[in-house]
Amino acid sequence: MHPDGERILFTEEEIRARVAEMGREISRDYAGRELLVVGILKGAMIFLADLVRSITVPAFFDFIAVSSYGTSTKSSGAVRILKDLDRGIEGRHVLIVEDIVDTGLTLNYLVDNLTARGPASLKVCTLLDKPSRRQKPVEIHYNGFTIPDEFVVGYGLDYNECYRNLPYIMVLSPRVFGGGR
Ligand SMILES: O=P(O)(O)OC[C@H]1O[C@H](OP(=O)(O)OP(=O)(O)O)[C@H](O)[C@@H]1O
Ligand SMILES: Oc1ncnc2cn[nH]c12
Ligand SMILES: [Mg+2]
Repeated sequence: MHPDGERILFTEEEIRARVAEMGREISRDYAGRELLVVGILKGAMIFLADLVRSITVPAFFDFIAVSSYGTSTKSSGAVRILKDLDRGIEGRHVLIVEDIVDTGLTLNYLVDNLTARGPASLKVCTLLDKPSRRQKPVEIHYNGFTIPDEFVVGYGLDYNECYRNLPYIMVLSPRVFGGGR
C-alpha cells in the first residue's frame, strides 16, 4: 500500500467484482434503450471506464467537470461547473456516474441542473456513498459501496490531485491532511 495510506478499504479485486456486478444490473435495467453516461470529472473517470465495459446496451459518453473540494478535504459548498457537457440531453436516458457522494452538494446541484435540460430519464450511479456527512439529499439508484466517515483516495479519488492512479481505494492517513475535517 502507498505509504500515505492508513489502510486499504477496497482491493483491486473487490472493486473489479463490484463494478462488473453494477454493470450487469444497469444492463438489465436499460435493456432495449440507449444510455447516455455522464461522467463527473475528474474523480469518476476510472470508475466510468471500467463500468461502461460491463454495460451491454448501447452507451454514449459525455462529461461534465465540477469542483467543490479544491485542495481540501472539506467541500467548499460552492459547486462550480468547470467544463459543461458537449451536447444537449433532451429526451435521452441519462445515467450520472460519480466516484463518491459525500455531503451531496455536488450531485444535488447537478441533478437539478441536468433535470432542467429535459432528459427522458435521469438516474445516479456512484461507486461510493458516505451517508454520514450528507448535507443535501441525493437519490442514488446504483451504489457500489457504503463507507464510513473516512477520507479515501485511489481509483480516481484524490487529495489535492494526488493518489488518483492508485489501483485500490485506501483511507488517507490524517497526518497527510492535518487530522480534522
Ligand atoms: O458529495 P460532495 O461532498 O459534493 O463530494 C463529492 C464530490 O467531490 C469530489 O469531487 P471534487 O469536487 O473534489 O473534484 P474531482 O472529481 O475533480 O476530484 C468527488 O469526486 C465528488 O465529485
Ligand atoms: O473521501 C473522499 N475522498 C476524495 N474526495 C472526496 C470528496 N468527498 N469525499 C471524498
Ligand atoms: Mg468529483
